[in-house]
Amino acid sequence: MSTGSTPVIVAIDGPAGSGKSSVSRAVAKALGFAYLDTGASYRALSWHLMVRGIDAAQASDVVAELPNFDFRIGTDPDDYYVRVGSADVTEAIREPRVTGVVSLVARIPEVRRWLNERFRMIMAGTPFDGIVAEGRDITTVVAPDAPVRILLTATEDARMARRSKELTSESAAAVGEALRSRDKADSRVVDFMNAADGVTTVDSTDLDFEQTVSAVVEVVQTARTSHGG
Ligand SMILES: Nc1ncnc2c1ncn2[C@@H]1O[C@H](COP(=O)(O)OP(=O)(O)O)[C@@H](O)[C@H]1O
Ligand SMILES: Nc1ccn([C@@H]2O[C@H](COP(=O)(O)OP(=O)(O)O)[C@@H](O)[C@H]2O)c(=O)n1
Repeated sequence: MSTGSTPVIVAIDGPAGSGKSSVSRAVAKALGFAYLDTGASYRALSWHLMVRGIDAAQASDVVAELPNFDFRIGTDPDDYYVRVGSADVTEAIREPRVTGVVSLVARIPEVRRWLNERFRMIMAGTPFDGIVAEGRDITTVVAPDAPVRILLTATEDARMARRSKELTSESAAAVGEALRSRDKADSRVVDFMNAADGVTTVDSTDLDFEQTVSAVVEVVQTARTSHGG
């Protein structure tokens, strides 16, 4: 837990299936840091809009609904949850019907600004010594001044194979196609395929899960040593 100084921010971006969520959570555990899954917030908003019967393609309707969107996200890596109002949506937000509309919600600039403000508040207020925040624009927009910024990548084949291994009601082909089209839509909004200046790339294509976690922890430790942190 915190020593009272400013929390260390570890910013991680990358495409779908690169390992951001699972690796970031394990890295947070290893470092004794908090973990912020920003994608879960975009997913929770998409879920909320579905329940309210609001069309995610109608940007002005989505923006008008933001004041009614009451979400909470667990940032303790040992106690992860996502809630909207009193509903626990941790599992529901992973359903294909939510995944299918999340890019529509994420392309709305007011939504991004509204969520980014909350992400920054969560990061600044964490009771942990640091926080690993992952998404698509953490290294470039949400926390461009973070002392550690990482782009986690893997080839499209590796990412599709990993996602296909997860238990899902969809076929491997459908999972692959959904992932490809979501990355295409998302990359029109922010560039998460190329490392911005000062961002370290970790390519996990030929690394197993544990090796990827170690590689990211090493980047964090090297950066903290060189920053005197
Ligand atoms: N280096 C790796 N090698 C093999 N599988 C991995 C690796 N990194 C992550 N995974 C697995 O790949 C899947 C996708 O990872 P996830 O963390 O959900 O990615 P993202 O958050 O980037 O979409 C998960 O099942 C995860 O356990
Ligand atoms: N910082 C972020 C995080 C997610 N997102 C959006 O939220 C969606 C879900 O993100 P996610 O991280 O849960 O997706 P996965 O890669 O884990 O499948 C993405 O497809 C983007 O549309 C975003 O626009 N910016």
